[in-house]
Amino acid sequence: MADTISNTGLNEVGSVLRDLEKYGQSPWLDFIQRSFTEDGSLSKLVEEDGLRGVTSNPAIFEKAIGHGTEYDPQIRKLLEGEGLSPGELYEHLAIDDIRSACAVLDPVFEKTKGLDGYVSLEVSPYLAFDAHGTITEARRLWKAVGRPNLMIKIPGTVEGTGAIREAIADGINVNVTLLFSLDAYKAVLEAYISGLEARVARGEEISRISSVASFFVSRIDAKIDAEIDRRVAAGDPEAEALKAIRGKVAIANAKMAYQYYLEVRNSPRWKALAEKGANPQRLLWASTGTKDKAYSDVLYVEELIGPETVNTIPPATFDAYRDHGKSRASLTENVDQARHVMAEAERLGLGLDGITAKLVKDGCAAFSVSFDTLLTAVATKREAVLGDRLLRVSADLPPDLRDDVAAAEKDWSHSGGLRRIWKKDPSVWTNGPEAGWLNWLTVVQDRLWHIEELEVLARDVRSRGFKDILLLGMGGSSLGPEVLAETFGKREGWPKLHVLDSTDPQQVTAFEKAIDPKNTLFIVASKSGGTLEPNILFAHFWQVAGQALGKKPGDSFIAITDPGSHMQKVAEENGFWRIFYGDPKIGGRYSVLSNFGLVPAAASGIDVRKLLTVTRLMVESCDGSAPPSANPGAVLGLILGHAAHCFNRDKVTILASEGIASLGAWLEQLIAESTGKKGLGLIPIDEEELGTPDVYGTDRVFVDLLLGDDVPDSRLGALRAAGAPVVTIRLADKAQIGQAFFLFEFATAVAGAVLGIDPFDQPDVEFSKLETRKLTSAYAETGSLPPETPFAKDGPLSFYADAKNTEASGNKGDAVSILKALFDRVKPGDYVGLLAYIRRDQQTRDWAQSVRMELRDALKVATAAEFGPRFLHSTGQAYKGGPDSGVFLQVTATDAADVPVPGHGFSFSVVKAAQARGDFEVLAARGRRALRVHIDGPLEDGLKALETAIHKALAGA
Ligand SMILES: O=C(CO)[C@@H](O)[C@H](O)[C@H](O)[C@H](O)COP(=O)(O)O
Ligand SMILES: O=C[C@H](O)COP(=O)(O)O
Repeated sequence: MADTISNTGLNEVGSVLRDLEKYGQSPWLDFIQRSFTEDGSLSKLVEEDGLRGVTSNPAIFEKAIGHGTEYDPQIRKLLEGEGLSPGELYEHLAIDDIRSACAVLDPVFEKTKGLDGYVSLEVSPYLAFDAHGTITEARRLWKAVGRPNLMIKIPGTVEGTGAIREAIADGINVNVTLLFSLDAYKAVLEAYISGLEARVARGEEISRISSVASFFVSRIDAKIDAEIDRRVAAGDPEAEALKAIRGKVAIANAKMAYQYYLEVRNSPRWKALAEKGANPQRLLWASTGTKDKAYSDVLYVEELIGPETVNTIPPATFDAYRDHGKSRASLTENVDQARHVMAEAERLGLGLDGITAKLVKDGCAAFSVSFDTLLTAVATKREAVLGDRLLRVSADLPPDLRDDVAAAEKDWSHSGGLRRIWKKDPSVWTNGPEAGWLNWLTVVQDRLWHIEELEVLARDVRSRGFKDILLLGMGGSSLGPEVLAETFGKREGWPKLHVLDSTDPQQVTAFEKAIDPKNTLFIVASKSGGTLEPNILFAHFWQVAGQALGKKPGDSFIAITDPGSHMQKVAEENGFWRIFYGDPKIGGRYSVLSNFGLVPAAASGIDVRKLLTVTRLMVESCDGSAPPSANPGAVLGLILGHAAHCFNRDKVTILASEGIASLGAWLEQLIAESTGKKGLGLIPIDEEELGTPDVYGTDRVFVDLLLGDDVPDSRLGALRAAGAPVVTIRLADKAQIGQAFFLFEFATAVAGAVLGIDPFDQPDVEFSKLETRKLTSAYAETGSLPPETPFAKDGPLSFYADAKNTEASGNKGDAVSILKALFDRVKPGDYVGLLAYIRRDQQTRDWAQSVRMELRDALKVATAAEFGPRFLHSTGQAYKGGPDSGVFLQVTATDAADVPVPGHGFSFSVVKAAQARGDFEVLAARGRRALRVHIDGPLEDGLKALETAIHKALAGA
């Protein structure tokens, strides 16, 4: 069957199609395409064949837009502007096509005084079973197209029927589609009439409202005939009777619908409306292309001709009818025979009710598939046009994972999972409180709407001449700003952004020394406002700044916090320069694109408008209208989720180009804190150097973050060859860091759904915070932390653990054997976490890195090198709440110098000790394999002794 209409006979005068009009039937065309409208072909049909309307559906648009290059110039043009999601892009193209066709049909509309001349646009097929969604979309599209000769197509499902009534009552022209059964048609006609009555009751005009009920024909025969053929082939005793109605049921069914139409048309109820100017809802025959080649190719036109009806004819059938169609008043012919055919179908048990019900379901599903295909094509074209303006995600997966992800994409497509995420439907996850944590989805646009606030701040900060900015915060309130500070570096003419997220007194002092408090802007960032660290860091630096300035330093302080928090109160009471608010519907680790990331970014001279505008492209790429396989966030999330859930590849190993390396620490928090709970989760492994395949188990997924033209580490090739999944994410430039933020946020939400957990809570982080509070409060009351005794001591190293872990250590009293016993407990697929509560600087980071690499190479398991207390607000969640595959060596040390916390009865050193002990207690309570080693004396000596002991333990392990 031709996809486009041929020119055959177009020049003939007096086209046969014009005969239909004589019998009261309007021929419409079941087809739309830009070139067809633009090159005059459509108007030719109007002029020469008496064409009186056009219908479109998702399958028709899929054919028009989804293939070829016809729409590419407009796609390119549209994307030059602010950017659009695949769904918005499709809608622009479709609406333009519909409007152009409306213009071609305008003269018909005028001439027939609104009887004909309509062009139909269908609501999204995804909404077929969603009454509220359908009416909302119908109203939106009606307004967006803004043409009186538009008809909005709404499926005649139970849910659609409710929406039809409302749409009619609103004054929207409706084409009811996907009607197969008489009962559904009756319900739809009732909806039309009662919609009109509602308008009359409100004293509103009804004479300009037009509606058709699209009764699908040939699909019924296709189904019934197949059943007849099956039964005849199986030797059914009623074979002859079955054969007698083959190819007749669809037409008989349509004739019955028409009889019902006539009945209602003559009812007093209708006449009352007609007197007020109501137009009857005409029956429109759809699906009128012949499917069975054994039948006439114009069967479903010739046999259904009657007054006040429409036939929307597909192109090939249109051509065929022009060529050899014969018109007669067939619709009211042999009505009794039609009734007999229907009775026979019933008697023979052909189950018409079941078949029509299935046809509705299948029809909706088929349109959804077409729409998915169309949106995938649009998304792919969009990506190609945007090119380097978007970061790229590509994946090299082993066949089993690849197949599994492909199947998951299909499942998500069927279940509409991505659209449900955007609709904030918590059933995507656990049906828990997730809906209250999803404003990160829309925060980019929201912040762009309020961009002036940030730009004013930037100008003010610059004009005040600050040299430094010191941000005090933890986890979600510090890691995002840290990535921005490290990625973009100090901007010429702007203050340098420092991020302090430690309670280590040496580190606090080091930061204090790095700034000039007289010329520093302090940003205290805490969503909850109650987190211990930012509060005590504030207390300290408030004093430092006050002493330096010789006055209350409120003017040098900014707070970023959620409205109504304790921190807001502190800021107000102390006369802070500015207070910026977070969105309480965004959790800390999802807050980087809210004020928590943007305020420090703007203050340090990062062009936040540009950052957000670039990021918005990724938000649109991950939109619910982008089907799973064409949605980068979904693809990434499904890979990570399925790798962990179905293949035990739960160690997300992050590799990154130097220019964006700091992203890893932010990712750690996002991934671990979101997914690591209920014994499940993904374990991020950051900054571990790449090795040869023999140092890895089968528990890894590698995520390679590349910047610009950076080439991937050549060792990845060998890992790929060994079957390891590798996902590559290439940022064209640093300005795309925001795209990476959003991409991973979305992917993590999807991975969380795959795991079946709530990705937005952090129960174990909260628990650790509580444990720490208990200890610091006890200290404030008693002047000391509860006493504790090491179970072994060896030189500068003392070992602590709970009873179970002490027993497992063998306790031979020496460091090497204790450590060896710990490492002996490591199994394939586990990971080892080094949790160091010491100052974090280059020297200690190098130490931790060297130790973790030795552990990785010796034990052949994933390793993490973390610093406390910062990881408590990050990976700490997964270490405690995630899978029981972690083996932890906590390192604490007696601080060489301490710093008191003003106004509190404790010091930073005490807080850090309490945090380490609280952390260990929770690990132990969760039954984790763990050991704490405490260093006395100079830190460097202790670290060296520990490294040597670890080395020896591994040599003997
Ligand atoms: O519903 C209308 C018109 O209202 C049509 O566009 C309708 O969708 C089409 O006729 C059918 O989808 C075509 O059906 P088929 O030939 O694929 O069975
Ligand atoms: O990730 C969040 C940290 O636990 C800090 O929380 P906060 O922003 O409420 O102080």
